[in-house]
Amino acid sequence: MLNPAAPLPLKDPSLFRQACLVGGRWIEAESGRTMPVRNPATGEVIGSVPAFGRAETRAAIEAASAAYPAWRAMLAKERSAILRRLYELMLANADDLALIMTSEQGKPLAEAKGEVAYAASFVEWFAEEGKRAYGDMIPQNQKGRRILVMKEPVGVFAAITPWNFPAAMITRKVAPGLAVGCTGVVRPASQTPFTALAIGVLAERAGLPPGVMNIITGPSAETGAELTENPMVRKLSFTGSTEVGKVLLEQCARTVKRVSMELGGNAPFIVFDDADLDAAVAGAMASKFRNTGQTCVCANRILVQDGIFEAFATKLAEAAAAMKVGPGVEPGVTQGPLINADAVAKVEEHIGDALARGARVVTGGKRHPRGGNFFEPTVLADVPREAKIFSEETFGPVAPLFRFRTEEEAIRLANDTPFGLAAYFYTRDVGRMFRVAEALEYGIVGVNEGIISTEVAPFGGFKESGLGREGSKYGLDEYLEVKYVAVGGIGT
Ligand SMILES: NC(=O)C1=CN([C@@H]2O[C@H](COP(=O)(O)OP(=O)(O)OC[C@H]3O[C@@H](n4cnc5c(N)ncnc54)[C@H](OP(=O)(O)O)[C@@H]3O)[C@@H](O)[C@H]2O)C=CC1
Ligand SMILES: O=C(O)[C@H](O)CS(=O)(=O)O
Repeated sequence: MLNPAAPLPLKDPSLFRQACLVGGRWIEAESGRTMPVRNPATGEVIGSVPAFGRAETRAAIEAASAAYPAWRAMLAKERSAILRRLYELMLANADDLALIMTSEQGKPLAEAKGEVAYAASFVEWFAEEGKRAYGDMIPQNQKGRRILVMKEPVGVFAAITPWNFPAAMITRKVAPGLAVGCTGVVRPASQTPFTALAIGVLAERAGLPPGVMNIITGPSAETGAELTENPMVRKLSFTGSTEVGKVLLEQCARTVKRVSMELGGNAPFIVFDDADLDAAVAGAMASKFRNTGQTCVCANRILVQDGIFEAFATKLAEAAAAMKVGPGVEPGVTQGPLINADAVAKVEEHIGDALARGARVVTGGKRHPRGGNFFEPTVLADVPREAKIFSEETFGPVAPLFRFRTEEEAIRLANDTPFGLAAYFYTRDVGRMFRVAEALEYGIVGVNEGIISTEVAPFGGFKESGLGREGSKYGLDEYLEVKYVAVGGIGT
C-alpha cells in the first residue's frame, strides 16, 4: 500500500471515496487489489481505488439491471426531481469537486470550477429534457387501425470516460440516460476516478435509488471486456481516443449494442486576412490552451493566411508566453501540468519532428523549469504540411502555425484528415462564413468563436471522430429506442 499524501483539505471529506459504488454499497475489489492515483503536478499518491475485475464488473451490471424496472417505471417528473437535486448539490459542493478534480487531473482550480458548472449543466438540462421524450401518433394508413410511435429507454448502459474532463464526461453520458429511465455502470479513467466517485456520493444524497448509477474502477482491459461483452448492457457511451474507440466498437458488435463514440480530433483553426486579429488571437488562446491543450476540440493546426501571418504569430506568442505555468492550486496559474510523462514525451516528439522539418520556435519549445509534467506554452511557425503535428492530435500546449494563400487551400488543408470533430475560423466576410462553414467536414464549427461547448448544442464528430451526439435535445435519442405500435380492430 503506497502512503498517500496528506488528505485533501475538503470542506466535506466524505466526498472523497476510495471505494466503488455498486447497488448502493461502497465496496472494495474481492481480491483486495487497489490502484494508486497520483497528482500530475507533484507525482504524489493522493489515494487509491479498487481494482475490479470481470466478476465485480458483472456484479455492477447486475445491480443496474435489478434497479432498471423500478427506475423506468417512475414518472419522468419524479426522475427529473432527483436529477434537479443532484444539479443543486453539485453546485453547492463545487469547491470540493474542483479541488478533487485539480488534485487528480491537474487543471487550474478556476478551470476545474468551470468544469463543475459545465458538468452540472448537463444534469440540469436533461432533468428537463427527460420530460419531453415525445412519441408520435401517425395518421393511419387504413380504416380501423391506429399507428403509434413510442419512445422507450434503451435499458442498462455503460459509460467509459477519459481523464481530461473528469466531471463533464460523466454527466454528459449519465444525465440523459437516467432522465429517460435507463440505469448504468460508469467506469471513469484510472487517472481521475475520485471526481466521478464524489458525484456518486452526491447522487445518493439527491435520492438516486441504489443500483441506478454504479461507479466502478479497475484495469480497463478487464472492466472494458465485461462492459462491452455482457448482453445485459444494451448501450455503450465512450469518450476517448479513436484507437480505443475502434476496439470498443468491435467488442460491442458481438452483442449489437447501441453505441455513442466521442473520439479523437485534429481541429483546424483558420485565420483569414480579413479577421479581427485580436479576436482571432484570443480565440486561438482559448481553444488551444484550454486544459493545457488536453481537449479533443483544442485547435490542433492553426492555418493563417499569408497577409497576417507574422502579425498573428507575434501576438499569439506574446499571449502564450504570458501564461503562468504551475500546480493548479497555485493562485494565478493558467496552465497546469500534462497528465503524465507519456503526454510530455508526445509533445516533445511533435515539436522535435516539426523543427527537424524546418519549423521555427516563436516561443516555448521545451519542458518548463518546474520540471515533471510541466511544459512551456509553445508557438511554432512555418510548420510544413508533412510534419507529424499536422496529422496527429498533440493533446498538449503547442500551437503550430501553417501558412495558406487562398480560401480553397485553407478548406483543403482543414479537411485533409480522417478526423472531423471541431473546426474554427475567423473572418468578417458573411459570404465566407457560410461558404467555409458548409465546406468544413466537421461536426462542430466555431465562427469567430474559440470555445463553443455547451449543454444546449449537439456535440459530436464526423468521420473517425465518432458516432452520435451528446448534449442538446439530440443527446436524449442516444438512450431511447423507437417502438412502432399498430393497433387494429378499432372499427372506424
Ligand atoms: N472526443 C472526445 O471528446 C475526446 C477524445 N479524447 C481522445 O483520447 C486521447 C487521450 O485521452 P485518453 O483518456 O488517454 O484516451 P484513451 O482512449 O486511452 O482512454 C479513454 C478511456 O478509455 C479507457 N480504455 C483504454 N483502453 C481501453 C480498453 N481496451 N477497454 C476499455 N477501456 C479502455 C481508459 O481507461 P484507463 O483509465 O485505463 O486509461 C479511459 O478510461 C486523445 O486522442 C484525445 O483526443 C480524449 C477525451 C475526449
Ligand atoms: O473530452 C473533451 O475534450 C470534451 O469533450 C471537450 S468539451 O466538451 O469539454 O469541450
